[in-house]
Amino acid sequence: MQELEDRIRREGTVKEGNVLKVDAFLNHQCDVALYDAMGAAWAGHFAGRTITKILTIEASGIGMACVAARHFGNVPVVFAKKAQSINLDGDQYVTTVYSFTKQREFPVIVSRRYLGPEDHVLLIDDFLANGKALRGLIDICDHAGATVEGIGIAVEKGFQGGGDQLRADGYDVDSLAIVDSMDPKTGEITFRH
Ligand SMILES: O=P(O)(O)OC[C@H]1O[C@H](OP(=O)(O)OP(=O)(O)O)[C@H](O)[C@@H]1O
Ligand SMILES: O=c1[nH]c(=O)c2nc[nH]c2[nH]1
Repeated sequence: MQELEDRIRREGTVKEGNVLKVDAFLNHQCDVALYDAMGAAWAGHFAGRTITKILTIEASGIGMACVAARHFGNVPVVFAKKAQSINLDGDQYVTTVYSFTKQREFPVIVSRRYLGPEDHVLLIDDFLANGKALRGLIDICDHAGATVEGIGIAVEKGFQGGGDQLRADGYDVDSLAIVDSMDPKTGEITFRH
């Protein structure tokens, strides 16, 4: 998606440790017009698929998943929680995910009330790096007996391999920008096309 690549080039910064900082528009300050264009792009890619629910993971996926849902007939958006809370009651699907930016493991929790075998799920997230977050969401869908129809990602860091492993496993991964390389010294970013 040209618009997203342009924003990454203009406003993104490359940090040591394979970190691309795009928090000016994607995952801290949120450009909702860009989110809307991203939702339209995913809707184009997944046109013809039956999607009954969008599943994402807190925190950064939530905003873009909600805007994307407007392009999928306003299906409900469920976000996996990364901590137990008194607000979470009843039976839950639980798995564990290693967080790329927080560098520790988190429980990932979805109430059984909001995901079941009747669901056809689109997974949405802001970043795909090693694929840990998505593997956790897929694990939860498997436990629920739900069907994963596809995966919509804003920024995939292709050089970290998580996306290609998911594609090799048969998942339809639509990443709107795939970074093939990035250099923290020069700031140079190359995209896969
Ligand atoms: O493919 P992976 O290696 O799993 O990396 C991608 C995940 O990392 C980030 O989440 P993070 O836990 O860092 O926190 P955030 O959503 O709260 O920013 C991002 O939002 C993805 O969910
Ligand atoms: O802002 C972010 N930048 C990244 O490079 C990244 N990788 C996973 N999750 C990420 N979030």
